[in-house]
Amino acid sequence: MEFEDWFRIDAKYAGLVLGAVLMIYFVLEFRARRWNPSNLPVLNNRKWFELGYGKATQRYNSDPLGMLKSGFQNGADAFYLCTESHFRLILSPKYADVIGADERFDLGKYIGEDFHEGIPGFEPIANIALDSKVLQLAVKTKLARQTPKLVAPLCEEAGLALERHWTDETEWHELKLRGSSSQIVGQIVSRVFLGDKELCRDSAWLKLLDDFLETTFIAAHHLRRWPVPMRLLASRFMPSCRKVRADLQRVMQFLEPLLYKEIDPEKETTALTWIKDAAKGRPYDFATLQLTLAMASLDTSTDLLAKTLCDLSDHPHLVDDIRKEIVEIVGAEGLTQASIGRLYLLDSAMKESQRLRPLGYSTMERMAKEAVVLPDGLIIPKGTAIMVSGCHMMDSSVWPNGETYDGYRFANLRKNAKNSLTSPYQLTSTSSDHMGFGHGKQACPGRHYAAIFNKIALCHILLKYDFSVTLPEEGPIEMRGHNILPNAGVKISVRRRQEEISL
Ligand code: HEM
Repeated sequence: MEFEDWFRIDAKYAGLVLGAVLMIYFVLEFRARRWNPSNLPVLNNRKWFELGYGKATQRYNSDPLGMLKSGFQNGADAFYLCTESHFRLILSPKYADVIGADERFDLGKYIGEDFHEGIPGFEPIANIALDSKVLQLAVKTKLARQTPKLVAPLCEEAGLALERHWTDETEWHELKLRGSSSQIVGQIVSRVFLGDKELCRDSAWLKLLDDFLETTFIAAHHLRRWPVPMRLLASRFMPSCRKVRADLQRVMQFLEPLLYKEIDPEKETTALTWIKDAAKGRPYDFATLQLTLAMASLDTSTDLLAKTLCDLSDHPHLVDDIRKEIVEIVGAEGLTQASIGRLYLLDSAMKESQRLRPLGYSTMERMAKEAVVLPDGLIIPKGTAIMVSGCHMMDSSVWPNGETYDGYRFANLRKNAKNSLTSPYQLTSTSSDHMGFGHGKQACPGRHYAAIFNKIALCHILLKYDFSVTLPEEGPIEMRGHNILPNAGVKISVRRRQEEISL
């Protein structure tokens, strides 16, 4: 072949190759513009030699806080980040109010996607994604109205749970803080939701409930490693997903009889009644909805209780002051919703623990149900999963000396507020500066109830026990993705003390 022929062939192939490269470029550019129309930075993308996103997920899981913080360096307010749940649009807290007020961003749809809606075994969590919002309605309207009536059963059950798990032993004895808090909370939560005194004290039920929640979170975490189209198939074989399905069946066996139990609505109230009322004739699956309630309440409340105790243990002077507050207020008025509402210092200590160690480094998870253009022009395409960063809650950018625990912080701020009952410094208030219960229209609807039952448990603990927490080498927390969990290795030593007033 002559030299010119080589050149001609090369030119022909070069043309083809160039055409193909241009086509690929335009296809990629089109796709990128579709999901990233505002041309935002993309962090922790997979590297060119990485197949899939496994390594990117590992990098995220090893330092979620560092990654979130690095995204906001150089003044960015929004960026895409590959997290353990693939790409999420991370927004700065400056967007918290606007996102919170806009129902085109839906929490249920986000949770549905993140917790594998449609895959057998995950029905209890996926219930949050139901279009009827039956669960949210039941909590917001029915449970909220019943709360004053629930104080007495909650108080009785908290006393019994502590007697059983922490005992009346006056010598110091050691327990695992997270495990033991979860048992206590599980018993209290079950008493009110199930309305069944026997079942809520049944060790087999409490263990199963705890196991089921843990297995669900672990299985969901494992399943996220698979591409979405393969998850249904993978879930059939993965041991953790099989365990979720098996545990769910056992849970159903416990719950089934409650469906047929006669109750007197004048005397008793249970989740079944609230769900029935909220459903207004629409079909619902009581047993899995009951579990959804337990899931929304149990880990979150265990988390708050354990983290509050951990911080209180380091501040004995604060413990003395809260005890005095309880003795003075509850001693005079008895334990009621109103007197609990006046325990400002206890409220403040809990809010401060939640500020420094909330459920996760990001919050306000939402799925865009349609394309939205925010007031500053940021375009959020339909189907985008977003999260608002909560890192600013824990540092001094918002709260003076914000890295340090100050249990008196919110009580002092509340004293200076015009109206202490509507002040943003209460545990249950949400704002873009403190999103421990999320923020906006879809902020946790169970937070008022959660605050009451956690305070009831803490009143019992503070009056009846001396306690001291021992931390493992790794410190008070452990991470699961971007979720901040109380470290399972934290120990608490307790001994019974003589309470000043009886509850
Ligand atoms: C200390 C305990 C609790 C904490 C820290 C907590 C925290 C949260 C957070 C951060 C959210 C997301 C809010 C947002 O993104 O704006 C949420 C949602 C939710 N929580 Fe809670 N929660 C707690 C207890 C409870 C309890 C006791 C219930 C039920 C009785 C409950 C029911 C729900 C429900 C149904 C949602 C979904 C709301 C929706 O889809 O609109 N939570 N919670």
